[in-house]
Amino acid sequence: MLFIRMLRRVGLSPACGCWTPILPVRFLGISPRQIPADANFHSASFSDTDHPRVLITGGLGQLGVGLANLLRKRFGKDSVILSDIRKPPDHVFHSGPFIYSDILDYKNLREIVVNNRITWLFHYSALLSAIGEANVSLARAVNITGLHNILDVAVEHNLRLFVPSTIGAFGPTSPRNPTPDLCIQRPRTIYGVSKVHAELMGEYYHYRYGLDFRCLRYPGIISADSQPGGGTTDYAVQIFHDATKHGKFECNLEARTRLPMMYIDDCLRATLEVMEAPAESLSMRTYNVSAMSFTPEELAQEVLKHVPEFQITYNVDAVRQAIADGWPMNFDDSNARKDWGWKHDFDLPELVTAMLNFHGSETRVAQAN
Ligand SMILES: NC(=O)C1=CN([C@@H]2O[C@H](COP(=O)(O)OP(=O)(O)OC[C@H]3O[C@@H](n4cnc5c(N)ncnc54)[C@H](O)[C@@H]3O)[C@@H](O)[C@H]2O)C=CC1
Ligand SMILES: CC(=O)[C@H](N)C(=O)O
Repeated sequence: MLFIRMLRRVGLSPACGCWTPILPVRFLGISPRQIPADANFHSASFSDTDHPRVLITGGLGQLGVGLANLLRKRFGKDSVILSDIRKPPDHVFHSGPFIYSDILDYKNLREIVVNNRITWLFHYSALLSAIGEANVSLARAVNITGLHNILDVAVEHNLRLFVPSTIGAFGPTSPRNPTPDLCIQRPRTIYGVSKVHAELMGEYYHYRYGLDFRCLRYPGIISADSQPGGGTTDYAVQIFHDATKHGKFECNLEARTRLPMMYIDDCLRATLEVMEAPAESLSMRTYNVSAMSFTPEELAQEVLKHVPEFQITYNVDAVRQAIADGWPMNFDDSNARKDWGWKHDFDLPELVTAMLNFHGSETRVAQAN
C-alpha cells in the first residue's frame, strides 16, 4: 500500500509502470509587475494564426537580433518579441516588439508568456565561456537557475523550447577530432558545466513531462554586425574588424588552435530548421551542428588573400587557451544531416568574403563621411 502511494506521488501507475506527466508547477502567485501600457508592442495582434508567437530571451547579445530578424521575416514582425535586461539601441527598439525580461524573475517571465500567448521560446540568455570564468557565481545563477525558470515556464505553458548548447559542453577527456553527439562530456568551465546541465535537464523534461525541447550545440559563431559577448572563439570575429581597420590583428589564441566555427546565417537557419522539423524526424533532442573548422593561422592566410598587407601577431591569453585546448577540433554533425537535413552554406572562403565585404563597406562609408 505504501509502495503504491509512493508510485502515485511520483506519477507512476502501478498497473502499467509508465509515467504520467505530472507537471512541476510552481506556486501560482500573481506578479505585482505588469507590462507597462506604453511598452513597445507595435500594436501586436494576437489573433489565432498558424504562426508561433515567439519570445527570445537574452536577445541583445551577438545572436539574438539576427534571430529576431529571421523569425520576423517568416512569422511577421509582431509575432516575435525580443527581450533582455539591457537597453536596446534605437534601431533594435524600432524594428519590432522589445520587452525587459530578467530570466531570474520567474513571475515576470510567466507574465510575459501568458500576456503575449507565447508558444515558442528561444532561450539565448547566458554568460559565455571566458566571461563565465571571470564571474562564476553570476554564470551559475544565469546559466543554471535561469534555465530552471525557463524549463518550468515552458512546461507549464506547453511551449516549444529551444536552448542552444555549445562545443564548450565537451572537455579534454572527450574525443576531440571528431567529436560525436554522444560521448564523454566533462567540461572544465562553468559555462560548459551549465550547458551539459541544460542538455540533460531539457531531455529529462522532454521524457518526463513531454516538453518539446530542442537543442543545437553551436560551434563558435562569426557575425559581422554584432559583437561577441566574452567567449573563447571571439578572436575569429575581431580579426575582420582589425584587418579592415588597421591591417593587423593580435590574436589571443595560439596559431595552431583548431576549433569548429560557423557563419551566423548558417547558425540561425539551423536554429529555425530544427524548430520547424517534425517531431518524428528527431531521433535525439540535442544535436551537434557544424560548418567548418580552422586555426588562427589558416584564417589569417585566407584574410591575406583579400588584404595583402595584413599581419597577425600572437599574445596568448592563458585562460582562453586552456579552454580552447579542451574543446573539440572538429564536430561530427552527421545525425543532424541525416535526421532533419542540416546542410551548411558557408565554408571558410565564403565566410571570409562575406565578413570582409561587410567590414570593407563599413570602412569605406566611414572614410567617405
Ligand atoms: N556566440 C557564440 O559563438 C555561441 C553562442 N552560443 C549560445 O547562444 C546563446 C546566445 O549567445 P550570444 O548571443 O553570443 O550571447 P551574448 O553573451 O552575446 O548575449 C547574452 C545575452 O544574455 C543577456 N543576459 C544576461 N543575464 C541575463 C538575465 N539575467 N536575464 C536575461 N538576459 C540576460 C545579456 O544581457 C546578453 O545580451 C547563448 O546561450 C550561448 O551560450 C553557443 C555557442 C556559440
Ligand atoms: C563557442 C561558444 O560557446 C562561445 N563562442 C564561447 O567561445 O564561449
